[in-house]
Amino acid sequence: MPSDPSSGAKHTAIHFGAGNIGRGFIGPLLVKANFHVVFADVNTQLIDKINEQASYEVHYLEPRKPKPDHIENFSGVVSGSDQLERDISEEDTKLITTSVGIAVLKHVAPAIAKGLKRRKKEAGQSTINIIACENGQGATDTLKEEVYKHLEVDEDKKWIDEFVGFANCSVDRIVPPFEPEENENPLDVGVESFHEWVVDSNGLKGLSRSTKSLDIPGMKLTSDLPAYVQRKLYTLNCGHATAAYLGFILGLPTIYDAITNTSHIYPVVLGAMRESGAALLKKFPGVFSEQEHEAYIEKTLGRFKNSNVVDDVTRVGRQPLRKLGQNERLIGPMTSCGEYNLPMRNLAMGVAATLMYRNDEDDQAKEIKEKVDKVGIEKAVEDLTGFKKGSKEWEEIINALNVLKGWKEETENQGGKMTA
Ligand SMILES: NC(=O)c1ccc[n+]([C@@H]2O[C@H](COP(=O)([O-])OP(=O)(O)OC[C@H]3O[C@@H](n4cnc5c(N)ncnc54)[C@H](O)[C@@H]3O)[C@@H](O)[C@H]2O)c1
Ligand SMILES: O=P(O)(O)OC[C@@H](O)[C@@H](O)[C@H](O)[C@H](O)CO
Repeated sequence: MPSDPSSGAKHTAIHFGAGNIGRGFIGPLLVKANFHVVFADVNTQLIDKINEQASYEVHYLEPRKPKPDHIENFSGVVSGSDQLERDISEEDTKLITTSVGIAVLKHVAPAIAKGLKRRKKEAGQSTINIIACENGQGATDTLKEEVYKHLEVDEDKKWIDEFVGFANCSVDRIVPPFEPEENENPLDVGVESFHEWVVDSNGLKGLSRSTKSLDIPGMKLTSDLPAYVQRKLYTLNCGHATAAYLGFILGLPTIYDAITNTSHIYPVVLGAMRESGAALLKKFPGVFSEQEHEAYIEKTLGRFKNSNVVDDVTRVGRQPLRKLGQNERLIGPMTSCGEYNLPMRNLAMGVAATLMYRNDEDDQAKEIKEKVDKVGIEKAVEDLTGFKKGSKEWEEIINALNVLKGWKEETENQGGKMTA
Protein backbone atom coordinates (compact mmCIF):
# COMPACT_ATOMS: atom_id res chain seq x y z
CA MET A 1 0.00 0.00 0.00
CA PRO A 2 1.61 3.30 -1.05
CA SER A 3 1.56 6.05 1.55
CA ASP A 4 -1.75 7.87 1.73
CA PRO A 5 -1.12 11.60 1.05
CA SER A 6 -3.93 12.58 3.47
CA SER A 7 -2.03 10.83 6.31
CA GLY A 8 0.97 13.12 5.91
CA ALA A 9 3.34 10.15 5.51
CA LYS A 10 6.33 10.86 3.28
CA HIS A 11 7.03 7.31 2.20
CA THR A 12 6.21 3.69 2.85
CA ALA A 13 8.27 1.18 4.82
CA ILE A 14 7.52 -2.53 4.77
CA HIS A 15 8.30 -4.37 7.98
CA PHE A 16 8.35 -8.18 7.95
CA GLY A 17 7.26 -9.60 11.34
CA ALA A 18 4.52 -7.81 13.27
CA GLY A 19 5.60 -9.34 16.58
CA ASN A 20 7.19 -7.81 19.67
CA ILE A 21 10.05 -5.91 18.02
CA GLY A 22 8.04 -5.09 14.91
CA ARG A 23 5.11 -3.49 16.75
CA GLY A 24 7.11 -2.45 19.81
CA PHE A 25 10.20 -0.85 18.29
CA ILE A 26 10.94 -0.64 14.57
CA GLY A 27 7.36 -0.06 13.40
CA PRO A 28 6.70 2.80 15.86
CA LEU A 29 10.10 4.36 15.16
CA LEU A 30 9.38 4.40 11.42
CA VAL A 31 5.86 5.77 11.95
CA LYS A 32 7.35 8.58 14.02
CA ALA A 33 9.81 9.22 11.18
CA ASN A 34 6.75 9.85 9.01
CA PHE A 35 6.57 6.53 7.15
CA HIS A 36 3.39 4.63 6.48
CA VAL A 37 4.36 1.20 7.84
CA VAL A 38 3.07 -1.93 6.14
CA PHE A 39 3.47 -4.92 8.45
CA ALA A 40 3.95 -8.18 6.53
CA ASP A 41 3.36 -11.33 8.53
CA VAL A 42 2.41 -14.99 7.99
CA ASN A 43 -0.03 -14.80 10.90
CA THR A 44 -3.20 -13.94 8.99
CA GLN A 45 -5.26 -13.33 12.16
CA LEU A 46 -2.71 -10.76 13.25
CA ILE A 47 -2.80 -9.11 9.82
CA ASP A 48 -6.61 -8.95 10.03
CA LYS A 49 -6.35 -7.25 13.42
CA ILE A 50 -3.78 -4.81 12.05
CA ASN A 51 -6.16 -3.89 9.24
CA GLU A 52 -9.14 -3.60 11.59
CA GLN A 53 -7.44 -1.25 14.04
CA ALA A 54 -6.64 2.34 13.15
CA SER A 55 -4.15 2.67 16.00
CA TYR A 56 -2.53 0.94 18.96
CA GLU A 57 -0.57 1.93 22.06
CA VAL A 58 3.01 1.23 23.01
CA HIS A 59 2.98 1.00 26.81
CA TYR A 60 6.11 1.75 28.81
CA LEU A 61 7.06 -0.93 31.33
CA GLU A 62 8.74 1.55 33.63
CA PRO A 63 8.22 2.43 37.30
CA ARG A 64 6.88 5.90 36.50
CA LYS A 65 4.67 4.66 33.65
CA PRO A 66 5.20 7.35 31.02
CA LYS A 67 2.23 8.05 28.76
CA PRO A 68 1.91 5.34 26.08
CA ASP A 69 2.89 6.18 22.50
CA HIS A 70 -0.10 6.29 20.19
CA ILE A 71 0.73 4.60 16.89
CA GLU A 72 -1.27 5.07 13.72
CA ASN A 73 -0.56 5.14 10.01
CA PHE A 74 0.07 1.43 9.47
CA SER A 75 -1.57 -1.42 7.63
CA GLY A 76 -1.02 -5.14 7.23
CA VAL A 77 -0.35 -7.48 4.36
CA VAL A 78 0.04 -11.24 4.28
CA SER A 79 3.67 -12.20 3.75
CA GLY A 80 4.17 -13.72 0.31
CA SER A 81 0.94 -12.26 -1.18
CA ASP A 82 0.61 -10.46 -4.53
CA GLN A 83 -0.23 -7.31 -2.60
CA LEU A 84 3.15 -7.48 -0.87
CA GLU A 85 4.93 -7.85 -4.22
CA ARG A 86 3.06 -4.75 -5.43
CA ASP A 87 3.94 -2.82 -2.28
CA ILE A 88 7.65 -3.56 -2.70
CA SER A 89 7.51 -2.44 -6.33
CA GLU A 90 5.97 0.96 -5.52
CA GLU A 91 8.38 3.85 -6.00
CA ASP A 92 7.11 5.33 -2.74
CA THR A 93 8.42 2.36 -0.75
CA LYS A 94 11.87 3.34 0.47
CA LEU A 95 12.65 0.86 3.20
CA ILE A 96 12.22 -2.84 3.98
CA THR A 97 12.97 -4.02 7.52
CA THR A 98 12.51 -7.38 9.21
CA SER A 99 12.20 -8.81 12.70
CA VAL A 100 11.14 -12.38 12.09
CA GLY A 101 14.03 -14.31 13.67
CA ILE A 102 17.29 -14.97 11.87
CA ALA A 103 16.30 -18.50 10.79
CA VAL A 104 13.19 -17.14 9.05
CA LEU A 105 15.08 -14.75 6.75
CA LYS A 106 15.34 -17.42 4.06
CA HIS A 107 11.54 -17.64 4.05
CA VAL A 108 11.00 -13.91 3.47
CA ALA A 109 13.70 -13.71 0.77
CA PRO A 110 11.58 -15.06 -2.14
CA ALA A 111 8.90 -12.38 -1.61
CA ILE A 112 11.55 -9.65 -1.44
CA ALA A 113 13.25 -10.93 -4.61
CA LYS A 114 9.93 -11.05 -6.46
CA GLY A 115 8.99 -7.54 -5.35
CA LEU A 116 12.41 -6.15 -6.33
CA LYS A 117 12.24 -7.68 -9.80
CA ARG A 118 8.89 -5.98 -10.33
CA ARG A 119 10.25 -2.75 -8.87
CA LYS A 120 13.04 -2.74 -11.44
CA LYS A 121 10.40 -2.75 -14.18
CA GLU A 122 8.00 -0.31 -12.54
CA ALA A 123 10.03 2.06 -10.37
CA GLY A 124 13.22 2.07 -12.43
CA GLN A 125 15.88 4.14 -10.78
CA SER A 126 14.44 4.63 -7.33
CA THR A 127 16.58 3.39 -4.45
CA ILE A 128 15.37 1.27 -1.54
CA ASN A 129 17.18 0.03 1.58
CA ILE A 130 16.83 -3.31 3.33
CA ILE A 131 17.75 -3.82 7.00
CA ALA A 132 17.27 -7.09 8.88
CA CYS A 133 16.68 -6.16 12.53
CA GLU A 134 17.50 -9.51 14.11
CA ASN A 135 19.81 -10.60 16.90
CA GLY A 136 22.94 -12.05 15.36
CA GLN A 137 25.89 -10.94 13.30
CA GLY A 138 25.48 -10.03 9.64
CA ALA A 139 21.72 -10.74 9.51
CA THR A 140 21.23 -8.46 6.51
CA ASP A 141 24.14 -10.15 4.71
CA THR A 142 22.33 -13.46 5.26
CA LEU A 143 19.11 -11.98 3.90
CA LYS A 144 20.95 -10.54 0.90
CA GLU A 145 22.48 -13.94 0.07
CA GLU A 146 19.03 -15.52 0.29
CA VAL A 147 17.48 -12.84 -1.93
CA TYR A 148 20.21 -13.32 -4.56
CA LYS A 149 19.43 -17.05 -4.67
CA HIS A 150 16.07 -16.07 -6.18
CA LEU A 151 17.51 -13.88 -8.95
CA GLU A 152 17.96 -15.82 -12.14
CA VAL A 153 18.96 -12.99 -14.47
CA ASP A 154 22.24 -11.03 -14.29
CA GLU A 155 20.40 -7.83 -15.23
CA ASP A 156 18.30 -8.11 -12.07
CA LYS A 157 21.42 -8.65 -9.95
CA LYS A 158 23.09 -5.61 -11.51
CA TRP A 159 20.01 -3.46 -10.91
CA ILE A 160 19.85 -4.57 -7.28
CA ASP A 161 23.58 -3.91 -6.81
CA GLU A 162 22.96 -0.37 -8.00
CA PHE A 163 19.63 0.58 -6.45
CA VAL A 164 19.17 -1.57 -3.34
CA GLY A 165 21.08 -0.90 -0.13
CA PHE A 166 21.59 -3.80 2.28
CA ALA A 167 22.74 -2.68 5.74
CA ASN A 168 23.50 -4.78 8.80
CA CYS A 169 22.42 -3.42 12.15
CA SER A 170 22.27 -3.90 15.89
CA VAL A 171 18.82 -3.65 17.42
CA ASP A 172 18.22 -3.32 21.13
CA ARG A 173 15.03 -2.96 23.15
CA ILE A 174 13.62 -5.55 25.53
CA VAL A 175 10.10 -6.31 24.35
CA PRO A 176 8.52 -9.26 26.16
CA PRO A 177 5.18 -10.69 25.04
CA PHE A 178 2.37 -8.40 26.23
CA GLU A 179 -1.09 -9.50 27.37
CA PRO A 180 -3.50 -6.60 26.77
CA GLU A 181 -6.37 -6.21 29.26
CA GLU A 182 -9.80 -7.31 28.02
CA ASN A 183 -10.80 -3.78 27.01
CA GLU A 184 -7.40 -2.99 25.46
CA ASN A 185 -6.39 -3.17 21.82
CA PRO A 186 -4.97 -6.62 20.85
CA LEU A 187 -2.14 -4.87 19.00
CA ASP A 188 -0.90 -3.05 22.10
CA VAL A 189 2.65 -3.84 23.18
CA GLY A 190 4.70 -3.22 26.31
CA VAL A 191 8.30 -2.07 26.05
CA GLU A 192 11.13 -0.76 28.18
CA SER A 193 11.95 2.86 27.42
CA PHE A 194 15.56 2.10 26.39
CA HIS A 195 16.13 1.59 22.68
CA GLU A 196 19.12 1.54 20.37
CA TRP A 197 19.18 0.92 16.61
CA VAL A 198 22.64 1.18 15.09
CA VAL A 199 22.93 0.73 11.33
CA ASP A 200 25.94 0.25 9.08
CA SER A 201 26.22 3.47 7.09
CA ASN A 202 28.36 1.71 4.46
CA GLY A 203 25.48 -0.52 3.41
CA LEU A 204 22.87 2.18 2.82
CA LYS A 205 22.00 3.86 -0.46
CA GLY A 206 20.49 7.28 -1.11
CA LEU A 207 21.60 9.04 2.08
CA SER A 208 20.52 12.67 2.32
CA ARG A 209 23.30 14.92 0.95
CA SER A 210 23.04 17.38 3.82
CA THR A 211 22.64 15.05 6.81
CA LYS A 212 24.43 12.00 5.34
CA SER A 213 21.66 9.90 6.87
CA LEU A 214 18.21 8.53 6.04
CA ASP A 215 16.72 11.21 8.34
CA ILE A 216 15.10 8.65 10.62
CA PRO A 217 15.28 9.87 14.23
CA GLY A 218 16.34 6.96 16.45
CA MET A 219 18.43 5.31 13.73
CA LYS A 220 22.10 5.83 14.55
CA LEU A 221 24.59 5.33 11.74
CA THR A 222 28.12 4.04 12.19
CA SER A 223 30.96 2.73 10.09
CA ASP A 224 32.09 0.56 13.07
CA LEU A 225 29.06 -1.70 13.08
CA PRO A 226 30.81 -5.03 13.95
CA ALA A 227 31.98 -3.45 17.23
CA TYR A 228 28.43 -2.32 18.08
CA VAL A 229 26.88 -5.65 17.15
CA GLN A 230 29.39 -7.56 19.27
CA ARG A 231 29.03 -5.13 22.15
CA LYS A 232 25.29 -5.76 22.21
CA LEU A 233 25.25 -9.49 21.40
CA TYR A 234 28.25 -10.43 23.55
CA THR A 235 27.26 -8.23 26.53
CA LEU A 236 23.49 -7.76 26.76
CA ASN A 237 22.44 -10.98 25.04
CA CYS A 238 25.27 -12.92 26.68
CA GLY A 239 24.22 -11.72 30.13
CA HIS A 240 20.54 -12.18 29.31
CA ALA A 241 21.01 -15.79 28.17
CA THR A 242 23.27 -16.56 31.13
CA ALA A 243 20.66 -15.18 33.54
CA ALA A 244 17.90 -17.15 31.79
CA TYR A 245 19.64 -20.54 31.86
CA LEU A 246 20.96 -20.09 35.41
CA GLY A 247 17.47 -18.91 36.43
CA PHE A 248 16.05 -22.12 35.01
CA ILE A 249 18.44 -24.22 37.11
CA LEU A 250 17.45 -22.34 40.26
CA GLY A 251 13.71 -22.65 39.48
CA LEU A 252 13.29 -18.89 38.88
CA PRO A 253 10.70 -18.06 36.19
CA THR A 254 11.69 -14.56 35.04
CA ILE A 255 14.82 -12.57 34.24
CA TYR A 256 13.97 -10.23 37.13
CA ASP A 257 13.81 -13.19 39.54
CA ALA A 258 17.10 -14.53 38.17
CA ILE A 259 19.10 -11.30 38.20
CA THR A 260 17.96 -10.37 41.71
CA ASN A 261 19.34 -13.66 43.00
CA THR A 262 22.47 -12.16 44.51
CA SER A 263 23.82 -15.31 46.12
CA HIS A 264 24.39 -17.22 42.87
CA ILE A 265 23.28 -15.65 39.58
CA TYR A 266 24.04 -11.93 39.72
CA PRO A 267 27.81 -12.28 40.29
CA VAL A 268 28.10 -14.79 37.43
CA VAL A 269 26.16 -12.61 34.98
CA LEU A 270 28.21 -9.56 35.93
CA GLY A 271 31.40 -11.63 35.67
CA ALA A 272 30.45 -13.02 32.25
CA MET A 273 29.73 -9.52 30.91
CA ARG A 274 33.03 -8.24 32.23
CA GLU A 275 35.00 -11.18 30.82
CA SER A 276 33.31 -10.70 27.46
CA GLY A 277 33.96 -6.95 27.66
CA ALA A 278 37.68 -7.42 28.30
CA ALA A 279 37.96 -9.30 25.00
CA LEU A 280 35.72 -6.79 23.19
CA LEU A 281 37.98 -3.88 24.17
CA LYS A 282 41.02 -5.77 22.87
CA LYS A 283 39.28 -6.72 19.65
CA PHE A 284 38.01 -3.22 18.85
CA PRO A 285 40.61 -0.89 20.34
CA GLY A 286 39.60 2.75 20.48
CA VAL A 287 35.89 2.23 19.76
CA PHE A 288 34.74 2.01 23.41
CA SER A 289 36.73 3.05 26.46
CA GLU A 290 36.96 0.85 29.56
CA GLN A 291 34.80 3.29 31.57
CA GLU A 292 32.27 3.51 28.78
CA HIS A 293 31.99 -0.25 28.64
CA GLU A 294 31.62 -0.60 32.41
CA ALA A 295 28.81 1.98 32.23
CA TYR A 296 27.21 -0.05 29.42
CA ILE A 297 27.31 -3.17 31.62
CA GLU A 298 25.79 -1.32 34.57
CA LYS A 299 23.06 0.16 32.42
CA THR A 300 22.27 -3.28 30.98
CA LEU A 301 22.07 -4.88 34.43
CA GLY A 302 19.73 -2.07 35.47
CA ARG A 303 17.50 -2.98 32.53
CA PHE A 304 17.44 -6.65 33.61
CA LYS A 305 16.44 -5.50 37.12
CA ASN A 306 13.39 -3.59 35.88
CA SER A 307 10.57 -5.30 37.82
CA ASN A 308 7.97 -3.88 35.41
CA VAL A 309 9.42 -6.00 32.59
CA VAL A 310 8.07 -9.49 33.16
CA ASP A 311 10.23 -11.55 30.83
CA ASP A 312 10.16 -15.33 31.13
CA VAL A 313 13.46 -17.19 31.13
CA THR A 314 11.89 -19.44 28.47
CA ARG A 315 11.58 -16.49 26.04
CA VAL A 316 15.09 -15.25 26.66
CA GLY A 317 16.40 -18.83 26.54
CA ARG A 318 14.44 -19.75 23.38
CA GLN A 319 16.30 -21.76 20.73
CA PRO A 320 19.37 -22.63 22.83
CA LEU A 321 21.19 -24.30 19.92
CA ARG A 322 21.06 -21.02 17.96
CA LYS A 323 22.45 -19.28 21.02
CA LEU A 324 25.33 -21.80 21.09
CA GLY A 325 26.34 -20.80 17.53
CA GLN A 326 30.02 -20.00 16.92
CA ASN A 327 29.41 -16.26 16.37
CA GLU A 328 26.69 -16.05 18.97
CA ARG A 329 26.42 -14.60 22.50
CA LEU A 330 27.80 -17.58 24.47
CA ILE A 331 30.52 -19.24 22.40
CA GLY A 332 31.60 -16.03 20.60
CA PRO A 333 32.88 -14.23 23.73
CA MET A 334 34.51 -17.41 25.09
CA THR A 335 36.38 -17.83 21.81
CA SER A 336 37.51 -14.19 21.96
CA CYS A 337 38.70 -14.63 25.55
CA GLY A 338 40.63 -17.73 24.46
CA GLU A 339 42.28 -15.76 21.66
CA TYR A 340 43.46 -13.06 24.08
CA ASN A 341 44.25 -15.51 26.88
CA LEU A 342 41.73 -13.87 29.20
CA PRO A 343 39.67 -15.38 32.04
CA MET A 344 36.41 -17.04 30.97
CA ARG A 345 35.13 -18.83 34.07
CA ASN A 346 31.79 -16.99 34.25
CA LEU A 347 31.22 -17.26 30.52
CA ALA A 348 31.71 -21.02 30.88
CA MET A 349 28.96 -21.06 33.52
CA GLY A 350 26.58 -19.60 30.93
CA VAL A 351 27.50 -22.25 28.36
CA ALA A 352 27.23 -25.04 30.93
CA ALA A 353 23.82 -23.78 32.05
CA THR A 354 22.65 -23.78 28.41
CA LEU A 355 23.62 -27.45 28.15
CA MET A 356 21.55 -28.14 31.29
CA TYR A 357 18.49 -26.28 29.96
CA ARG A 358 15.49 -28.59 29.67
CA ASN A 359 12.21 -27.51 28.10
CA ASP A 360 9.96 -29.93 26.25
CA GLU A 361 8.23 -27.04 24.50
CA ASP A 362 11.45 -25.91 22.87
CA ASP A 363 12.65 -28.24 20.08
CA GLN A 364 16.25 -27.09 20.40
CA ALA A 365 16.25 -27.73 24.16
CA LYS A 366 14.94 -31.22 23.40
CA GLU A 367 17.77 -31.74 20.91
CA ILE A 368 20.32 -30.77 23.55
CA LYS A 369 18.88 -33.30 26.00
CA GLU A 370 18.85 -36.02 23.34
CA LYS A 371 22.45 -35.28 22.43
CA VAL A 372 23.64 -35.39 26.05
CA ASP A 373 21.71 -38.62 26.67
CA LYS A 374 23.13 -40.19 23.51
CA VAL A 375 26.83 -39.30 23.60
CA GLY A 376 27.42 -38.28 27.21
CA ILE A 377 28.19 -34.81 28.51
CA GLU A 378 31.92 -34.71 27.65
CA LYS A 379 31.36 -35.46 23.98
CA ALA A 380 28.22 -33.29 23.92
CA VAL A 381 30.32 -30.31 25.09
CA GLU A 382 32.68 -30.90 22.15
CA ASP A 383 29.91 -31.38 19.62
CA LEU A 384 27.64 -28.55 20.74
CA THR A 385 30.25 -25.90 21.49
CA GLY A 386 32.99 -26.74 19.02
CA PHE A 387 35.62 -26.68 21.82
CA LYS A 388 37.80 -29.79 21.65
CA LYS A 389 38.28 -32.06 24.66
CA GLY A 390 41.30 -30.89 26.63
CA SER A 391 41.14 -27.28 25.43
CA LYS A 392 40.99 -24.57 28.07
CA GLU A 393 37.43 -23.70 27.03
CA TRP A 394 36.28 -27.33 27.24
CA GLU A 395 37.86 -27.75 30.70
CA GLU A 396 36.17 -24.58 31.97
CA ILE A 397 32.78 -25.78 30.76
CA ILE A 398 33.23 -29.19 32.42
CA ASN A 399 34.20 -27.48 35.70
CA ALA A 400 31.18 -25.20 35.42
CA LEU A 401 28.89 -28.18 34.85
CA ASN A 402 30.13 -29.64 38.15
CA VAL A 403 29.45 -26.37 39.97
CA LEU A 404 25.97 -26.20 38.47
CA LYS A 405 25.17 -29.76 39.51
CA GLY A 406 25.71 -28.52 43.06
CA TRP A 407 23.40 -25.54 42.44
CA LYS A 408 20.74 -27.89 41.12
CA GLU A 409 20.94 -30.13 44.19
CA GLU A 410 20.79 -27.12 46.49
CA THR A 411 17.68 -25.92 44.65
CA GLU A 412 16.02 -29.32 44.91
CA ASN A 413 16.76 -29.36 48.65
CA GLN A 414 15.00 -26.00 48.91
CA GLY A 415 11.83 -27.29 47.25
CA GLY A 416 12.71 -26.44 43.63
CA LYS A 417 13.19 -22.67 43.86
CA MET A 418 16.16 -20.72 45.16
CA THR A 419 15.46 -17.07 45.82
CA ALA A 420 17.75 -14.24 47.03
N1 LIG B 1 11.76 -9.10 21.65
C1 LIG B 1 12.93 -8.57 21.90
O1 LIG B 1 13.22 -8.16 23.04
C2 LIG B 1 13.95 -8.42 20.81
C3 LIG B 1 14.90 -7.39 20.93
C4 LIG B 1 15.87 -7.22 19.94
C5 LIG B 1 15.88 -8.07 18.85
N2 LIG B 1 14.94 -9.05 18.77
C6 LIG B 1 14.99 -9.89 17.57
O2 LIG B 1 13.88 -9.56 16.74
C7 LIG B 1 13.45 -10.72 16.03
C8 LIG B 1 11.97 -10.95 16.31
O3 LIG B 1 11.80 -11.15 17.71
P1 LIG B 1 10.40 -10.90 18.40
O4 LIG B 1 10.64 -11.01 19.85
O5 LIG B 1 9.77 -9.70 17.85
O6 LIG B 1 9.62 -12.21 17.90
P2 LIG B 1 8.07 -12.43 17.73
O7 LIG B 1 7.86 -13.90 17.73
O8 LIG B 1 7.30 -11.59 18.69
O9 LIG B 1 7.77 -11.85 16.26
C9 LIG B 1 8.15 -12.49 15.07
C10 LIG B 1 7.04 -12.29 14.05
O10 LIG B 1 7.51 -12.79 12.80
C11 LIG B 1 6.41 -13.40 12.14
N3 LIG B 1 6.88 -14.29 11.08
C12 LIG B 1 7.33 -15.55 11.17
N4 LIG B 1 7.62 -16.02 9.93
C13 LIG B 1 7.37 -15.01 9.06
C14 LIG B 1 7.48 -14.87 7.65
N5 LIG B 1 7.92 -15.87 6.88
N6 LIG B 1 7.11 -13.68 7.09
C15 LIG B 1 6.68 -12.65 7.87
N7 LIG B 1 6.54 -12.75 9.20
C16 LIG B 1 6.89 -13.91 9.80
C17 LIG B 1 5.68 -14.10 13.28
O11 LIG B 1 4.34 -14.46 12.92
C18 LIG B 1 5.74 -13.05 14.37
O12 LIG B 1 4.63 -12.18 14.33
C19 LIG B 1 14.37 -11.85 16.48
O13 LIG B 1 15.45 -11.97 15.60
C20 LIG B 1 14.86 -11.37 17.84
O14 LIG B 1 16.11 -11.92 18.18
C21 LIG B 1 13.97 -9.24 19.71
O1 LIG C 1 15.70 -12.74 20.67
P1 LIG C 1 16.74 -13.78 21.04
O2 LIG C 1 16.15 -15.15 21.19
O3 LIG C 1 17.93 -13.74 20.14
O4 LIG C 1 17.29 -13.36 22.48
C1 LIG C 1 16.42 -13.26 23.57
C2 LIG C 1 16.63 -11.93 24.28
O5 LIG C 1 17.92 -11.90 24.83
C3 LIG C 1 16.46 -10.77 23.31
O6 LIG C 1 15.26 -10.83 22.60
C4 LIG C 1 16.57 -9.43 24.05
O7 LIG C 1 15.39 -9.15 24.73
C5 LIG C 1 16.87 -8.32 23.05
O8 LIG C 1 17.97 -8.65 22.27
C6 LIG C 1 17.05 -6.98 23.71
O9 LIG C 1 17.44 -6.06 22.75
